[in-house]
Amino acid sequence: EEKVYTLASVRENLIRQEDTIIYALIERAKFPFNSHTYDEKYAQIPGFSGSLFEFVVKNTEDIQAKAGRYTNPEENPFFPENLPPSSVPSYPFSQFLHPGAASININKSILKMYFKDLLPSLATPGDDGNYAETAAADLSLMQAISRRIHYGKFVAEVKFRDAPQDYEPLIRAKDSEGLMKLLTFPSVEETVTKRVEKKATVFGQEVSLDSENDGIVKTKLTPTLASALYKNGVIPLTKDVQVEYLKRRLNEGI
Ligand SMILES: C=C(O[C@@H]1C=C(C(=O)O)C=C[C@H]1O)C(=O)O
Repeated sequence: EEKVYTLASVRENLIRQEDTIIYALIERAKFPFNSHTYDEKYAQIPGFSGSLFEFVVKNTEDIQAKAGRYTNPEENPFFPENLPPSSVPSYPFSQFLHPGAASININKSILKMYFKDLLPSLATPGDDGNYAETAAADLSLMQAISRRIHYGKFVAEVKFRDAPQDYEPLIRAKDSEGLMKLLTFPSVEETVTKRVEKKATVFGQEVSLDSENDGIVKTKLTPTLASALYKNGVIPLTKDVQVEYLKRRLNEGI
């Protein structure tokens, strides 16, 4: 069935994606930092040069590519180089986006943000040997963040269709700053950030049937960590995707 995209529906979708990101944050926070996961010298995997993390990510993306994951315009691989084509029947995903959308993949910036800003504050120091699970938890979290950020393509298309007369002159003038200003809604961003912090508090609570523990709230995730991720990482990168998308919006073909 043909999906209908409106500003309200894409915002609903982003709200549901918050849940996925917060659960994935909680799952990664379950493990300590586990630095061997990221250490090329530690791994020594026969026939593979790279860390255990890269091994898990590249091989998982390989199998998910064969299973059709990247035929969905909402999905973008972290290592698109040398991925195999889908081996499964194709699904008629909606052709809502301009074809230029396919050339936008900012996962390299997301990887940088993940290792520089997020992981050091999310994972407690330590090593419990669960490197394969740690890498899998990293990938689930990175994929959830990436999907949310690249969803900016859909947000931008909706905004463009709602007001082409406002966007077209800025696109023609290649005015990135003007586009950024036009697509920005500070009050929405503030609501998103606050809701994310609240969700992190609620989803991260220890649940106990022991009435003695009532009122003592232990949390699995520092709520401000989730809101800071949104404020400093997720929201700015979603807006970068929107600007990149709009800059291509009037191109013929791709
Ligand atoms: C995604 C949107 O565009 C911008 C980015 C936002 C975000 O990433 O949460 C929120 C508001 C806007 O400034 C939107 O308008 O909903």
